[in-house]
Amino acid sequence: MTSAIRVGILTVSDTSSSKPKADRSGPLLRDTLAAVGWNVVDTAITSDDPKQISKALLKWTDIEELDVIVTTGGTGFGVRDNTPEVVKSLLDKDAPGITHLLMSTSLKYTPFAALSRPVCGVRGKSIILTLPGSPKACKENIECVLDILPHAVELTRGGSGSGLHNKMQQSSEDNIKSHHHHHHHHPKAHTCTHKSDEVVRDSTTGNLSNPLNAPVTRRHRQSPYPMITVEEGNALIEKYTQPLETEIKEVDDKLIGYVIAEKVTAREPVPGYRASIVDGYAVKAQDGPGSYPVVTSSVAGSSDAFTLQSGQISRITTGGMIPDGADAIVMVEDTELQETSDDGKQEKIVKILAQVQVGENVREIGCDTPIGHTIAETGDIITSVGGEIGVLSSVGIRSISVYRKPRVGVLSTGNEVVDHTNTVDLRPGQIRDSNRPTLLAAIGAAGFEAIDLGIVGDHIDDLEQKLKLSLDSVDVLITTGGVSMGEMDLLKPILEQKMGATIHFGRVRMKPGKPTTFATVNSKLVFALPGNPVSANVTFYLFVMPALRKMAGMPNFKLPVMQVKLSHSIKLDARPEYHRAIGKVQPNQSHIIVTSTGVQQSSRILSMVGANCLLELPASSTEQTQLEAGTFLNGIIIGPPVFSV
Ligand SMILES: Nc1nc2c(c(=O)[nH]1)N[C@H]1C(S)=C(S)[C@@H](COP(=O)(O)OP(=O)(O)OC[C@H]3O[C@@H](n4cnc5c(N)ncnc54)[C@H](O)[C@@H]3O)O[C@H]1N2
Ligand code: MOO
Ligand SMILES: [Mg+2]
Repeated sequence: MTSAIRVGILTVSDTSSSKPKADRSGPLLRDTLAAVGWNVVDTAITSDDPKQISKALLKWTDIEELDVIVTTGGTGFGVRDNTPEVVKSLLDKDAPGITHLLMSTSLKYTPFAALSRPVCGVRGKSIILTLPGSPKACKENIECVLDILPHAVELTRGGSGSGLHNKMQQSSEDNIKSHHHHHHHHPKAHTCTHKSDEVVRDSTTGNLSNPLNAPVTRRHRQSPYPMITVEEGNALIEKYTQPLETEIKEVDDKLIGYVIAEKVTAREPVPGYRASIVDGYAVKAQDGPGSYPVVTSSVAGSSDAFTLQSGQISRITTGGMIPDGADAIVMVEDTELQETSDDGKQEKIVKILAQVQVGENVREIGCDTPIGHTIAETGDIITSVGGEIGVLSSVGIRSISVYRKPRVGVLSTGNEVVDHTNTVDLRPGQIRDSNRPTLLAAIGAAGFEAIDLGIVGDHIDDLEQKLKLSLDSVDVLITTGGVSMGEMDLLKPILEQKMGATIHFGRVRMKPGKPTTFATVNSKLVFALPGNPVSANVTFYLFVMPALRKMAGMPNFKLPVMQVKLSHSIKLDARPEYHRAIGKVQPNQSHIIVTSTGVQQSSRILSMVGANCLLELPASSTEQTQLEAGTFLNGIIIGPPVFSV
C-alpha cells in the first residue's frame, strides 16, 4: 500500500438530509476510519431518493476515484429503502464475500440483522460497502472489515495484494513519498505513472484499457500506459519477434529478398572444364613462336576429347574446351595464317608470333568457384544486385532453404476514413485513407508480403470480427488509428478485452507516434499504429520494419543509422523527435547532408515526401533548444540517398 486509503462516507436518510444534526452514523464512521489512518476525503448526506444516492456515489467513484465508499442507511425493507438497489446498479463487480462477512458479524449480535440487505462490490477503482443506518450496527460492521479492506484496495489499485498487512499505519508517510514521485499536481496521480509495475490494472483481468461498453464518462482521463522510450519499445518488440520457419525455395527471380537458412556449398566447380579466356590457338607454351599445323578446332559447346602433341596447335574460341596437353592460348591477333586447305576454306598452317606462359588465358577447372566452396551462409540475403542468384545458378543449386517472409496485413480504422479509390465526393468530416496504400507500398518495397485488409469503422463488434479474421491470415497485423485518448479509440480495449491480446506497450516518448501500441495474440504480432499519417509512417519504419526484418531471418534487422550533417538549424521539440529529412550525397562532401522536409506536424504527409532519413533529435532542454547548421547527428536511413551534382 503506497498511500492512505481515500474514503467517502455517505449517509442515506430522508430525515438526516433535512436535519443533518440527526446523523450520528456518518460522524461515527468518519471518526472510526480516521482513527486507523484512513483519509476521509469527503462525507455527504442524501435523501433516500435513488437519483440523489446515485449522483453522490458517481462523483466519488468516477470523478474522484475514491478507494472505498461506505454508505449508511436505506438498506432495510422500508418502501424508501433504496440504497442496495442503487449500489447494485452501479457495480462492475459484486463482492458477496464482504456482504457475507458483514451479515454474519451482525447476526452474532441480533437476528434482526437479517432485515438489512447489504450489497458490496467494486465500481471502477472504488470499493462500495452498504452498512445499515443504526450507529451500533455501523460500528460492528465497519470493524469487521477494517483488516481486509486494505488488501482489497491494493488489489483494486492494481497491486499484487501481497505484503501489505502491517503497512497501513505508516501510510501517511508513504503517501508523501508517492506524491513526490508522481505528478503531484494531479488528483489521480497514481494513474499516470511511468514504471509498468506501478500501473493501475484491472484487478481481475489485469487490463489497462478502458472497459468496453462503459459510457464516455468512465474512460481514463490520463493514459494508464507507461510512457516508454523508443529503445525500450524496440527491446520489447525484439523479445516477442522470432525468425519464421524455413522453407525450400527454387532458385529463380522470385528468390530476391529471402534470407538463406543453410550453409550452401558449390555442387559443381565453375568452370567444370579447362576453358579458354580468348579466341585463338591452344598451344604448348614451351613450343614457342613458329609455324604449326592446326590439328583441331574447339568451339565453345563442343566436348570432343583430344590430346595435343608438341608441335601442334588447335583453334579455340572463348569458353571453348582446351585440349589435353595444351597449356596456354595464343590470341588470334598474335598469329598469321600461312597455309590453307586446297579448297581455301580451312586453316592448315598458322604462325604463332607471341611467346605465351604456361597457364596464359586458361581457366582451370574450379578456378572461379571450386567445388565444395561455401557460397552462402545462414543469414545471407539474396539481393537484387549481389549476384547470389547467379552464383547459386552457376554451381547447379536448384533450390535452397530460406526463412519464410512475413505476411503483413494492413487495416485502416476510423468511421471517417474513405478508400482513396472511391469516386464519390467526400462529405464533411471524411478523409481519404492514405495510411493503407502508404504502408502496403512500403511493405512490398521491402520485399515482404503485404495484404490489404481494407477499412473498418470504429464499432466494437466490427473491429473484433475484422481483427480476428485478419489474424488468421497474417503473421503481423498493422492497424492505424484508434489508439489515443478519444472515446472512439477502441483498439487497445478490443485487443485486451476481446482478442486476448497482451499489450506490451501503449505509449512511447517520441514525436510523432506517442500512442503507438504493440501487442501479441498467441505468437502473432499486432502493431496498432496511430492514425495520423506521418505518425503511422514513421512508427512503421521505427518499430515494424525491424520486426519484419527479424522475422525474415535477417541477422542485422535494425535499420542503418549514419552520421549526417545538418544543412540548417532545427528547433527541438519537448519529445525526442524523428524529424523527416532528405539526405543528399554531394560531390566533394564526405558526409550525407540533410535538409528538413519542412513543417513536421503529424498530419502533414508532405513531410514524408522525399524523406530518406529520420533525424534522431533529442528532446529540447534548458541547455539546448535547437541544433545549429553544421551539426552532426544520427540519421536513421529509410531510403536510398539522393545524388546531386
Ligand atoms: N487528448 C489527447 N489527444 C490525443 C493524444 C493524446 O495524448 N491526448 N495524442 C495525439 C497523438 S500524439 C496522436 S498521434 C493521435 C493518434 O490518434 P489515434 O491513433 O487515436 O488515431 P485517430 O484518432 O483514429 O486518428 C487521428 C488522425 O488521423 C486521421 N487518420 C486516421 N486514419 C487515417 C487514414 N487511414 N488515413 C489518413 N488519415 C487517417 C484521423 O482522421 C485523425 O485526424 O491522437 C492525438 N490525440
Ligand atoms: O505522436 Mo503524435 O504521432 O504527435 O501526432
Ligand atoms: Mg483518436
